[in-house]
Amino acid sequence: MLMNNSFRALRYFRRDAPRIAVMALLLGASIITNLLKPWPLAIIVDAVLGTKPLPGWFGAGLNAWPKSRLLILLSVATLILHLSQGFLSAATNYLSIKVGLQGLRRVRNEVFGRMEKLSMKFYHGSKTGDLIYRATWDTYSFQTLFQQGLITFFTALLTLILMVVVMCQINVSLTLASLATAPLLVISVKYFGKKMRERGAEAQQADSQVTSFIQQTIHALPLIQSYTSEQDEERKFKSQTAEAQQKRLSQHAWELLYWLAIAVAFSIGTAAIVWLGSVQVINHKLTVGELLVFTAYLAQLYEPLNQLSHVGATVANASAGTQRVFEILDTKEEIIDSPNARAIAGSNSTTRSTSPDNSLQLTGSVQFDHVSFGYEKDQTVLSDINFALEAGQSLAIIGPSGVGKTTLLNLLPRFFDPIQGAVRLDGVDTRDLKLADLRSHIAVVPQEPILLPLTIAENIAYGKPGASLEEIRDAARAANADSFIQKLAQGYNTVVGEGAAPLSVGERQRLNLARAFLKDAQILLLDEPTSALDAESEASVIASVEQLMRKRTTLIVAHRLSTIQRVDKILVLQDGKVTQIGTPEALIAQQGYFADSSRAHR
Ligand SMILES: Nc1ncnc2c1ncn2[C@@H]1O[C@H](COP(=O)(O)OP(=O)(O)OP(=O)(O)O)[C@@H](O)[C@H]1O
Repeated sequence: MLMNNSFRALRYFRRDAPRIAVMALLLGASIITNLLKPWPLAIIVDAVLGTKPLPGWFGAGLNAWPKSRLLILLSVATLILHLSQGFLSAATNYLSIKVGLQGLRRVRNEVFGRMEKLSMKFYHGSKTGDLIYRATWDTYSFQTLFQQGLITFFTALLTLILMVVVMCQINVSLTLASLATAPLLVISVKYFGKKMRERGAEAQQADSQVTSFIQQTIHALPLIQSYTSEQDEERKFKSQTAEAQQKRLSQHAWELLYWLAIAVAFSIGTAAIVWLGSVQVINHKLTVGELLVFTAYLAQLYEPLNQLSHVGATVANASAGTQRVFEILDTKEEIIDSPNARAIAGSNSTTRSTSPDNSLQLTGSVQFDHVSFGYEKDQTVLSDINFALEAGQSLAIIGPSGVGKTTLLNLLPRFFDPIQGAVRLDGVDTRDLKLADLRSHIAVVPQEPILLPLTIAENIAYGKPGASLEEIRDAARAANADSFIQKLAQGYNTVVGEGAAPLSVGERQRLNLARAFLKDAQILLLDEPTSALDAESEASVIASVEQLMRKRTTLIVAHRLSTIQRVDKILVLQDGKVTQIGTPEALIAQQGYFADSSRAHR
């Protein structure tokens, strides 16, 4: 599983293969220059300051050079090696970060695209905070896997191998002595690394609780202030920050112990090499310059060893993150086009379609044919719903709170599909129509008004991009919104949303209505569209709604009977079933929910 996830995650970097190849070349060059770095000093010590001949590969001619000239040459070599290693390492890091970020961008885009397509059912079962975390933070594991997993692993491995090869060339026994402390290092990295990770996870959890607490408090501030419970909340918050502090401190303490353990292993190693190496120098088995190279390598040997011991844990952690992202990417889209889905004439897809002959000329009649539905397997919300509406007719759905009125509306644009039965448009099962076409012929005014962080004009024109300002204003006038929009300093250019223009629920509701008016779809779904409006605004909006309803098939959920005086039919939903259906006049004459609630409202 771990490896599968890792390999699958690395596929997001395949498109950068040419850049990765360049990076590999630069990386190789960087490692080699790094290995060469201590050599000029070693030669200076042995052949310039000391009396040893220059190494054979220098050529006989250079042995005749005055020492001062050799010193300049070797100093320049030191400069070039240090500079080129610095530049090569910077270039490699830049490329590695760039490719890492490209992968991160790709996976984030894919996650967003998938999240947009998943059904409302999925979101009901998932916590929004968790999904946001997965889309923004867990996606970083892809970058981690590439940079700290793949690249670090190969860099460390290659550095280690080359270093050991060069060290063996100089002195095998001293090389073995240098590596003797490696197990100590690996054990301490494993032990302390585990502790660090555990404490790190606890600290992260505590921090995320602090964040949630702040978020919840801001949300519940009106409640907290009205009950004057600020002190209580502050006390709870202080205990949470204290816990977060304690957890972070514990993580840092383990981190310090970890570095201490590495320092101990390094000190033992260095002391052993200084002693053993010096003995070898005294016995003429090693030159002073070579001993210097050894100690320089030893200081660097721990870095790749350290990285290699970490790589497993890094990959495991990142792989857990990618797993959480793949869970979103692998969630099956429940609502999709059937293979032979029919287009609807006049939709965007039909204009693009090559064979529009099969397309449906929608008039707008709606049939619910023995429809049953539940969000969970063993729970039925709607049971055997049966009714038909002719094109242009209007239907009001009434019933107690939580009975399933919104659910019934949501079946038409296929936010969900029925478990049994079928929802039909002009006699065609909605599952056999192209989803985009179906939705483009339906305008929805949801119960909770939804506005995006765009201007008011853009919000109204969301269903009809490119609409003229005059069209937008007409729609706003019909929704009784024009007058309040005009009063805003920026008018139709006012940006709404968090931190922007504060709008009342009633004003938001009117903007949602204006959006539906402008979309001018054949089927109109209104879910308590005027619940937050005062009597005067409601009367004027209802007049517009009624005008709009005249030409369109409309399903309207309403609590207030004033909203539904002029509908063609009323459907009463009780316990998930249709208990009454008929004209308002017929229902008022019958005993039942409608007559009872009409009396109660009078
Ligand atoms: N996405 C969902 N996932 C799971 N259950 C849901 C979902 N949406 C609604 N429900 C449940 O289905 C039932 C019907 O809800 P629905 O919103 O359709 O009722 P309603 O009649 O419109 O209520 P109200 O009049 O209060 O708006 C309720 O018990 C609700 O908790």
